[in-house]
Amino acid sequence: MIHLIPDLLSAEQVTLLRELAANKEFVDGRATNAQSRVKHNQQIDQQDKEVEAAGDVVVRALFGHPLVQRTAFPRTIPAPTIARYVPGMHYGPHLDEAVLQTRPQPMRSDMSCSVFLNEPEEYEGGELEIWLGSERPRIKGRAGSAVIYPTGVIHQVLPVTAGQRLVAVTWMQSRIPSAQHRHILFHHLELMHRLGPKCDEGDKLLLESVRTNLMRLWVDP
Ligand SMILES: O=C(O)CCC(=O)C(=O)O
Ligand SMILES: [Fe+2]
Repeated sequence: MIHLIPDLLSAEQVTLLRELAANKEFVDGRATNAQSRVKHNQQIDQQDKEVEAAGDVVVRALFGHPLVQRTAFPRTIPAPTIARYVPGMHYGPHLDEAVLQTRPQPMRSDMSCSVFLNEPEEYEGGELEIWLGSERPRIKGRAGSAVIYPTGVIHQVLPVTAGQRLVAVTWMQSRIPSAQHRHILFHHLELMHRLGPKCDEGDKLLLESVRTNLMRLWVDP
């Protein structure tokens, strides 16, 4: 499932991240993917303390967002990489690593996340294209919105032909490792919300019992 989160960051938070990006030096994106033959973008050095603090804003927003909680069940979200694509840059079709070498311990990547830091009108091209069987939706979100999608799928960022594309990119390890299980829990919770007002106490207890016990079966706490 692909989820768009329209209101992840406030306008103030977007401004903070954009100002930071305007004042920091960007390096070749291959700094963290030396082997990649398809990564043609730039990113800010992640060791910088100010970048770390700004990244924390994104991480906290993701952990705190109800839609992220209901769809991704995040357990670990590392500091994002702030990436920039200027004309001519792109990130060709690829798969993200299964295991990310985060500290203090490595993490499994279950969901990928791109947070858009500028408006779609500010650049041409640069759509995030996600390959789902015969369909390849192209996503270009508003500033402050995010897209989360299963890490296991091939995806690419199409060439930027004008302007600049600025994003914060990160991953999530989920407390529910299976994408199918996450999907079922997401729909079950939606059902609970929809039926809630119409249910008597006995029905509510049964719905809760199903959710709690599916969690018990599937959770990796
Ligand atoms: O820029 C994006 O939206 C995604 C970049 C990407 O695919 C990656 O960093 O692995
Ligand atoms: Fe990627």
